[in-house]
Amino acid sequence: MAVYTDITDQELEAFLAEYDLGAPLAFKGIAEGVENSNFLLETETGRYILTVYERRARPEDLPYFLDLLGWLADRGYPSARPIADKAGKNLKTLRGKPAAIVEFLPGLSVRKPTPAHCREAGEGLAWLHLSGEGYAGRRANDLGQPHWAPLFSKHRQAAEDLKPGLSAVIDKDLAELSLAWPRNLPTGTIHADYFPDNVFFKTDGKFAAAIDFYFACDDAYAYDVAVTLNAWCFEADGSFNVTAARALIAGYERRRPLSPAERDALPILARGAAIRFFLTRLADWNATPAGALVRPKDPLEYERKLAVHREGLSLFGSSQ
Ligand SMILES: Nc1ncnc2c1ncn2[C@@H]1O[C@H](COP(=O)(O)OP(=O)(O)O)[C@@H](O)[C@H]1O
Ligand SMILES: N[C@@H](CCOP(=O)(O)O)C(=O)O
Repeated sequence: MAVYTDITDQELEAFLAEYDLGAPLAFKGIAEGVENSNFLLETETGRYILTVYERRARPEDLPYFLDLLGWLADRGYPSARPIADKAGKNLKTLRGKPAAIVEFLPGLSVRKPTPAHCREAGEGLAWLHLSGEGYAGRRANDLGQPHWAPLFSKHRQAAEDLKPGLSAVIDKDLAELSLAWPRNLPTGTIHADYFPDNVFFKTDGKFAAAIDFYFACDDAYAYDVAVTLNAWCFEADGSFNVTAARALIAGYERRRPLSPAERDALPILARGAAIRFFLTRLADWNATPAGALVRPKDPLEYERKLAVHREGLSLFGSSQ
């Protein structure tokens, strides 16, 4: 579960006294998620999510994330608008840690996405990219391609412990990716963690909302598509579902057609995206003590995806 920080009733009441949200009616920790502590908060005025920022979120980045949520919501994108306190501040402190209240968004994520979900999710991603245009906040991708080799150098032994011989294979991946990495694709504000647990659907299966923008940054739009293909289009047996992938891309292109260069780059971007999540999972695997409340995500799931990408994805068939 992801509640690293407990909040007492007295602390909550004192915190809420700084807002115009009315008295609390219900407050409970949310088990899902791994990065931050999240609470479902119900007050006299409605439902909200209270987040206490932990772990990776750097305090200096939080205004970028919160302003982005507000920017997207102002443009009609279904993201959780931050709630300002009586003084107009949306970034606050609780238990000595940064904290914020955002709107509660209705909808449910899916554990096993179908191609129909992939289509909807793809369209939701393109909508996000278009809605982010003009956002003035800037944040370099601190988990982008230039950062992978330095990150891996700290966790080589963990890779060897997981699978003897793996560190040499990853070194080769990193070298090949560095040479082949596309550098001139259209860029903008991307989500960078658009996984099934961060996308909500309505009961009719239509896209409802996206949450968890705490890896958002400036990078290639097609890289965000590649992250999404990896997260949504692999089967439990490790095989890549090309039908789901084509549906995801078709959904994306309902709103934002990919250029030929973006399409051509998808296989190498997806290989890089697989390394990025392998590396952060590896780092977390190493850092999570046995018996911790949060179970780290399996790095080898992403190593298996990497192995698929080493063979090269054929996404569009021979006619395109
Ligand atoms: N705005 C929101 N509306 C409704 N539920 C939310 C919202 N934000 C977060 N949640 C719930 O909290 C869970 C964890 O949130 P998430 O941002 O993914 O956490 P973490 O950053 O720790 O991974 C989500 O799976 C979802 O159930
Ligand atoms: N999606 C990442 C981990 C980040 O978790 P989230 O719960 O914040 O989406 C992964 O799968 O490695």
